[in-house]
Amino acid sequence: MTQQSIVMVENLEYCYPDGTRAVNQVSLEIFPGEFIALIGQNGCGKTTLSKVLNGIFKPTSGTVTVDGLDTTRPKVKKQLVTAIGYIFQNPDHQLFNNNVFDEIAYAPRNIGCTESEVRERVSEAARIAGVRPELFGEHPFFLTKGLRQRVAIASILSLKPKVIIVDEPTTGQDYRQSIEIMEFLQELNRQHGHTIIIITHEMDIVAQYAKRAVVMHQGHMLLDGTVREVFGAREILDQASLKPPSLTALAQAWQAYGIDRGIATPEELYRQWRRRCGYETA
Ligand SMILES: Nc1ncnc2c1ncn2[C@@H]1O[C@H](COP(=O)(O)OP(=O)(O)OP(=O)(O)O)[C@@H](O)[C@H]1O
Repeated sequence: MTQQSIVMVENLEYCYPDGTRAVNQVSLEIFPGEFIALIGQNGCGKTTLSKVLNGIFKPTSGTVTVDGLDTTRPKVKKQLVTAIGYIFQNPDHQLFNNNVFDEIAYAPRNIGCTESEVRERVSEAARIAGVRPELFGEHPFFLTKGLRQRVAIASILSLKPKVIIVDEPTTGQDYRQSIEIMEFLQELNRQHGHTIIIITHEMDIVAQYAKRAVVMHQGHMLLDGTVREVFGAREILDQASLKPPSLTALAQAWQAYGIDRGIATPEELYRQWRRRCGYETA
């Protein structure tokens, strides 16, 4: 039996009012439970594409279906917010309530949940996102950036969207915070079954966490494949002005020794060297 996609994009085109064609002839199918990275140079159309997926922008032409909902149809907005959520790069673009509880409760109230359901959703979303109940009365702007990001995530999780788009999850974070947020997204993906789409410039993050990568260039989709396939496609990465992670570049330098050019993680490289040296057979 073939699996039903959760996001289906067909011949999508998006033009801004000034005529800039930011997304051009993009077709894409995403399946439940995937962890995908949208990658490409600044201005290649990643954010625009994700805003169209999320229904913030309507396609100029083509179609976008999310969890069976045609995003171009009027009156789907309420259902769409429970199908797909968008977490902004800067949490401060998302937070506007006077306390953490109201922030996380805002969206469930907006879709008409009863107050007891709102409380339930807030406590569950806060627990998953690591926002302690002691913070519920605090003003979001007095929290650290890491905590504000968690509140922003909780305010999306309270809608229980099947697909979550996270714009630049690690930008402006130090190494420890980046790992923390990525591990958290991985947990949402693996333990809670959310389909995750990240937009990122950090190829090491893609190598470590994503399973599939979509390369964009000047509004077009240049390549869609497993992270290994994408990192192995040096010419396409060059065209998109992307550099593979240093580990992949190292593996490519060792291609003459039988090392695969798409290596994305230290574990894969270690296994290939062991095989190459005859310690492993399969
Ligand atoms: N409001 C707007 N009006 C007109 N053009 C816009 C607008 N927003 C973005 N663009 C243009 O659309 C194109 C795609 O921009 P977009 O922000 O989607 O790219 P991106 O890949 O997300 O870039 P970044 O990595 O810098 O966030 C760019 O040429 C950009 O200048």
